[in-house]
Amino acid sequence: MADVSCPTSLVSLGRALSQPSLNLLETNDTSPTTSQLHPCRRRKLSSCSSIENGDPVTSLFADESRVLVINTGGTIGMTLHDNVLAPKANALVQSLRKLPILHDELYAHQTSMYQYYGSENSLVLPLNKLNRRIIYTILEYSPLLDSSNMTTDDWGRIGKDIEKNYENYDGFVILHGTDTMAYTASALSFMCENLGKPIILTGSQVPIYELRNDGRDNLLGALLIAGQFVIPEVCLYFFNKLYRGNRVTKVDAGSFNAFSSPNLAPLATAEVDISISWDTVWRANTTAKFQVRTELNRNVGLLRLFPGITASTVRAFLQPPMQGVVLETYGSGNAPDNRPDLLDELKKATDAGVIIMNCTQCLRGTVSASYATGMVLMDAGLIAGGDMTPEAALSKLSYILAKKELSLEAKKKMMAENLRGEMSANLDGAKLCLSDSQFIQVIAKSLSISCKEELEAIRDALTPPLACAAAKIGDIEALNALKEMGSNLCLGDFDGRTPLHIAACEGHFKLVQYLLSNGASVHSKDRYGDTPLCNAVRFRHKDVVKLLRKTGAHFSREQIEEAGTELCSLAASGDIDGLEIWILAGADLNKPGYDGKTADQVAEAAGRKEVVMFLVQLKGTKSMTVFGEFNEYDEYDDDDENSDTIEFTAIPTEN
Ligand SMILES: NC(=O)C[C@H](N)C(=O)O
Repeated sequence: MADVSCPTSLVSLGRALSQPSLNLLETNDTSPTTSQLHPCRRRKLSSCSSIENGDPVTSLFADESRVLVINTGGTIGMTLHDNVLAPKANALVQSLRKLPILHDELYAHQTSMYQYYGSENSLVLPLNKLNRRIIYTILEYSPLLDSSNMTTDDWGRIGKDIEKNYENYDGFVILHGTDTMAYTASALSFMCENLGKPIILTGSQVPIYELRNDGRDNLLGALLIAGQFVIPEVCLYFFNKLYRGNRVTKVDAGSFNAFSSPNLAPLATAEVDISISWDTVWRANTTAKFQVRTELNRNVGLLRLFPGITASTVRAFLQPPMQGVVLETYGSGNAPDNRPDLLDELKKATDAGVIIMNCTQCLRGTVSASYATGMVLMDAGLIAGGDMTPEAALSKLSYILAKKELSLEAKKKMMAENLRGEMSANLDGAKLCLSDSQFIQVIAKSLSISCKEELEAIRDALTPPLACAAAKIGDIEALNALKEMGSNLCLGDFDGRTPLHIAACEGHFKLVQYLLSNGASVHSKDRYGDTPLCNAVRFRHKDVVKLLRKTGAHFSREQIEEAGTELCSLAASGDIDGLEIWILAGADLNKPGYDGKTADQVAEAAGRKEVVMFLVQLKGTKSMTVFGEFNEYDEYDDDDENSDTIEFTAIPTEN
């Protein structure tokens, strides 16, 4: 463990702080060439296609964000038919369009928004406190379902739609019935691997069409969070609270406060302000790209113990094709230890390869082996489910059992591990408490501060700029020290610039790797709308660009459109190096510049033969037109992430 009071860390941080800040560096630097200007800063309307093609465009302006709303059904969009509630198709968009808190028609008209987004199903929220516009597009499923009718196939459909639209939106909201929302949220949390953007499920207890309802608030809250915060989790938003999706359970059929997350505090609360508990937010900690696993195993089940349950009931339940069972036990994971008949059935099943998870029937608390009645279940081969909800344990089984590439042992091991924050970590390795940090304590003392909240406020104010300063000089040790103080290395400074932005600017490859493995998000935008990828391109750090792309970083559709002009300008000036890096970052060689000419046409007109040859050769590889996919040469040296070369075939240069 690094010592936060260690002079090395502080000296190096001090050194970094004494250097001109990055902000100054960016603005005072010798004026950037056209190729260094980020396309975000040059706003331009461009043509578009519609959501129906699965191909919507990104934001009109840099201060807009885009959210895809997938409407699967549920009470939120139901009306009465023959005195019972049922989903009403094709009604939600028209209805929302008439609600000023959920749609600003004036803005939509002034900006020709419908034309631009090419979808009648796009709506825009009024300007929010942070001066941000959230444009949301509704994708309505047919048929709309009461969530009691949903199956694993519906989860797969949602997953696929998110995957298909992932790069075109900043966040996703899923409108869903409340009855099985906790199951869907849990399942999606496992199916979405290496998630980097928010996916928020919400719905309501009373239809949005009724005078008094909870649908409007729930939808608005979910949109505001999905459109403004990079919370890379599958969440559930209900009654002013944002929960981790795999921690919730429906607890009340007749209250607006329908959900509870008994073993984990909310990720955010929407009171006077929306306050995010960043320390609680789960992060993928990976350099792997987002993907959705839609294969799920349906041979799983929930079995609740009750006094007097017969061995034959248990035997019948555990028969093939059953492969995974969540046994809901008493208290802290207990079952009768005076029932050898029952225990025998459980043991026979685990010996035959059925994975049985031990989860408690209690709403709150965890499974532990503190009683003899709990120990017998361990002996029978059950796996302790910790404080997982039965919903989470069941969908985790379904997800893991579908991984054909894994052995039974590997599957069991994964079931006991915390994959998506669904269970509380073992407290043995608990992180340092804030008050253990001498550095913060010294500052707190000089400011006569002692209470925990004030200490935390100091830590949160100080650590983002310190972390950015450490990132500037590539000091992983200092970042580690900050991390061990309990600091969140993903938070941005006063300009929303995160340590990852800084490391990308500086080209500190190892540091970028470290940050990505510690939860940094490739999708974070600073106040200018720049992502770490934009920064790495601007300062031409190829290896960093490649690593960020591998982790799922991408240009927005608008940036792709505008990159045409950038490529033309690079081609005109014979800047092959610049062209390489833009293409590596995802720019499309076939996109024309502002005058309709493509980069190769411009190079030809400017007599840049070497550029023409370079581009012709590149265009020869089919990969160049792919948007949101790896270019072919990204994959050439996938294992050699630190390599400084790109495997273009040698190109003769002539003058
Ligand atoms: N409040 C609701 O949404 C309940 C409804 N039966 C559903 O789950 O679809």
